[in-house]
Amino acid sequence: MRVAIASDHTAMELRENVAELVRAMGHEVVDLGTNDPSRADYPVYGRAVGEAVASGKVDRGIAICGTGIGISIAANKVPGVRCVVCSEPYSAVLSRQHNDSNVLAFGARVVGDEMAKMITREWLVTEFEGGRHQRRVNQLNALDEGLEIADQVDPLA
Ligand SMILES: O=C[C@H](O)[C@H](O)[C@H](O)COP(=O)(O)O
Repeated sequence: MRVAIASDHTAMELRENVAELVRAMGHEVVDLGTNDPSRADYPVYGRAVGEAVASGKVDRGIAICGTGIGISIAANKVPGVRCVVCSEPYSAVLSRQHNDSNVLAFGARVVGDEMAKMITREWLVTEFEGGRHQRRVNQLNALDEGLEIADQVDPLA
């Protein structure tokens, strides 16, 4: 897979360590910065990762800021992006299986190096389960398009 990775100034070292892991897993890494260790605005980098994924230029994205929160909010503003903030691997795995997450975010001030790498590893190897989850992802996509959605669960099924 091609994996875009970006961070603000809080996570430059962690970003490189995570990128190294992603490469070691056999994926191509597209590094979108920042390269400014003083100050960088996370919305710029969240949007960059989101757009790379939504445009199909990369398959997945990884976005890191101090908490993972700001950069994930920015990524999720790009239609088609399902970005999740994870501080442990369980949520990362379930976000793939149930939500088909396409961008992973975490906080450099929240998780350590090893936890970040474990989260990333599990997230990259876990497949989307489809089935009933596909219907819900379709609803998320409809929300991106400003469409109405309703509960489609058949009580007799
Ligand atoms: O959600 C936002 C991120 O955690 C930022 O990394 C954080 O706000 C940056 O803070 P500062 O400019 O104080 O380093």
